[in-house]
Amino acid sequence: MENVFDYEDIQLIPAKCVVNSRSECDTSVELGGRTFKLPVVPANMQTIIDENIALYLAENDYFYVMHRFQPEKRYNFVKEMQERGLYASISVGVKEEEYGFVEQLAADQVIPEYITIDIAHGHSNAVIQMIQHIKKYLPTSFVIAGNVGTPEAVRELENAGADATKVGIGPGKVCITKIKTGFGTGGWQLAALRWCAKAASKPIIADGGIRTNGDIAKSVRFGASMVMIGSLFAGHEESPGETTEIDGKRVKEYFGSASEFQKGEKKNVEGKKMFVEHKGSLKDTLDEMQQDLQSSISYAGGTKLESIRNVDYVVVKNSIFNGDKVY
Ligand SMILES: NC(=O)C1=CN([C@@H]2O[C@H](COP(=O)(O)OP(=O)(O)OC[C@H]3O[C@@H](n4cnc5c(N)ncnc54)[C@H](OP(=O)(O)O)[C@@H]3O)[C@@H](O)[C@H]2O)C=CC1
Ligand SMILES: Nc1nc2c(ncn2[C@@H]2O[C@H](COP(=O)(O)O)[C@@H](O)[C@H]2O)c(=O)[nH]1
Repeated sequence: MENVFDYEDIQLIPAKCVVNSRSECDTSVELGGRTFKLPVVPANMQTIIDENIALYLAENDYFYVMHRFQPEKRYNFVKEMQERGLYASISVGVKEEEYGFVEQLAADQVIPEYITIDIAHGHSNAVIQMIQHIKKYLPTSFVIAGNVGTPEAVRELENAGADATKVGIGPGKVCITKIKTGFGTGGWQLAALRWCAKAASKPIIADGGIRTNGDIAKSVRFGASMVMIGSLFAGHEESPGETTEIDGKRVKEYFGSASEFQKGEKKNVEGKKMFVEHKGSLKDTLDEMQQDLQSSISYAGGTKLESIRNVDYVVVKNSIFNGDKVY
């Protein structure tokens, strides 16, 4: 792989502005036949999303993916979202019982609009078989499959029937896959996204490694239709994680889906737990993301998200922050 880089190594190059106000820039994106306000989705992790946040996001035209760590709640979750006239977006794994769950949804005609197959190493027969199973029983559900980190994987999952693929093995803030296994896209996630996007014929969701709002625009530039984010969404008033105080500061827990805290045992642990500063309301963060992305579109010289896809860029190896922090 030539040209390896990550988010912090890239700066996008401005083009002539065509708007009089950033508010004229449209950040909306289409995925699976619906239009969402932002190309951003909170990670399907237990300290990032719960039923209340899913409801808020769906009601306000944001994309969401409910996590799969309370499997017994998923059936009613789908029904309740749809009874409110909202779309349902859930996650599944690949273990035996998940096959039965998909069949039960089909038998009862409780059909989620979106299903994400959420496992660590998505380039596998297990995922291919699950894609085919969902497409057989729930052909109208939009299937997102992952996670992967190579063009071969994207092609294979698309060929198996996936409607979108999710790219990112190990770039996450609470991920320790890269350290424990030596594998992944950690440290070159943006280059991996570009590599995968070149092979993709369907939407790609960039997953993990987003540390600033500018990284959302960079993801779009390098081929993402949607960006999945954990750490920037952790620590909100509404976030499900436990709130505590460390050194007089209010903090909230954020743990990996493959951490000991999630699994309840120390087996195949590839995630850790951290505490993030309490951040206030989720709405404020979403509004700020939208404003920053509108600004990105204006710097791209357009009025729509797609204008970011064509901008030039430079590689400025490890230098853009110069020791600066956002706050
Ligand atoms: N994006 C990322 O970089 C990563 C994300 N995660 C997240 O952690 C959660 C748990 O993931 P996961 O452990 O896959 O889910 P599960 O614990 O549900 O495992 C899914 C199945 O895949 C098997 N499996 C898991 N990893 C591998 C592997 N490397 N090779 C072969 N088989 C494997 C498991 O068996 P067995 O356990 O017996 O091997 C199990 O049968 C998910 O939410 C996932 O997204 C985890 C790691 C990396
Ligand atoms: N290797 C692991 N990756 C994990 C784990 N739990 C979640 N994740 C991935 O991280 C992203 C979020 O990344 P962030 O940089 O925005 O915080 C999430 O969507 C998963 O793909 C884990 O335990 N191990």
